[in-house]
Amino acid sequence: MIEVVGVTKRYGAKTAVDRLSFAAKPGQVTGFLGPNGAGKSTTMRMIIGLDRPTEGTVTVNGRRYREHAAPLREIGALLEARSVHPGRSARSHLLGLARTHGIPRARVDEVLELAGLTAVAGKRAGAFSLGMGQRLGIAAALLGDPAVVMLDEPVNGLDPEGVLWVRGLLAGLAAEGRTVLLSSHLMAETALIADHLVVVGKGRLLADTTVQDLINSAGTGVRVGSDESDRLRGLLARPGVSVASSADGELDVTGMDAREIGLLASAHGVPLYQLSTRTASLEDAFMDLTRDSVEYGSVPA
Ligand SMILES: Nc1ncnc2c1ncn2[C@@H]1O[C@H](COP(=O)(O)OP(=O)(O)OP(=O)(O)O)[C@@H](O)[C@H]1O
Repeated sequence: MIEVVGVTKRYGAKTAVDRLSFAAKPGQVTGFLGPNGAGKSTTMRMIIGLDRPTEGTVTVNGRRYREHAAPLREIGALLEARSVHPGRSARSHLLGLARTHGIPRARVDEVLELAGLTAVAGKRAGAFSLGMGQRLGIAAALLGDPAVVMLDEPVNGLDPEGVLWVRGLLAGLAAEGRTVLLSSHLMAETALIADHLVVVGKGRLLADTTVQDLINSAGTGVRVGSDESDRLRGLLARPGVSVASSADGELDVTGMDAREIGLLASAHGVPLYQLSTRTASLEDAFMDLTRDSVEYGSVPA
């Protein structure tokens, strides 16, 4: 279990994390989402004691990171900037880590196998592709057989087979009852892996929810096209129904489903050329949620 309680992190005048609270629970994959600069990496650094909160507390399995006697056995982490000596082989890198924690040699071979790196275990890590480097980072995170696994952008640089491998691996870790936290700025990708979502923007909590609830909260609507849209608009003017015009003159209706609208139009002889239910995609839901907290948004054309 990871618990972040009332955490603020300031760097001089910059507030990177702002009164943030959430928990990542055992048996679940929790997706930690937010646009660039939202404070995800800062929060993850505080979870593993690389940074101290200005205010608030962060605990892993009930204790601060530095209070654990063998932290690698409590939480395994892959952070983006993790460095591996380029001249060392994957195996010697992992053996070095294992030695500092009294982890048996056999476990190094196990995680090499798990990460699909056995065949290249003797190669210099400096010659690794980005994807192989990610696999090595994940292998290192799993070395101590930790109850909590935290990965910053784990699918970054992985090919489709690698992405599937990460998905399966994380689902398996959660099914074993472990706590899994992964960060991303890709909502759709995260929704395929995560059970629960924590969304942040400008350091603040924007949502702490399940994937399904987030889609539902973004709402669904019906797009209706008619050459007699003014008449249709009049017919739709009733309590609980809202009608907006789309850029190309069609109507976006909420509060009535497609069938009800079709029957109403038909009963009044209003011809329709389009009637379609629009389910907000996850990316739409994410954009809606984070619109006001994107630091470096692109200017619309
Ligand atoms: N050491 C630091 N000194 C000053 N500002 C910092 C420092 N570390 C992070 N920040 C600022 O804090 C904010 C949050 O950064 P952070 O890297 O945690 O965001 P992020 O959500 O991980 O973003 P990304 O998705 O781009 O990795 C940013 O505005 C960043 O510039």
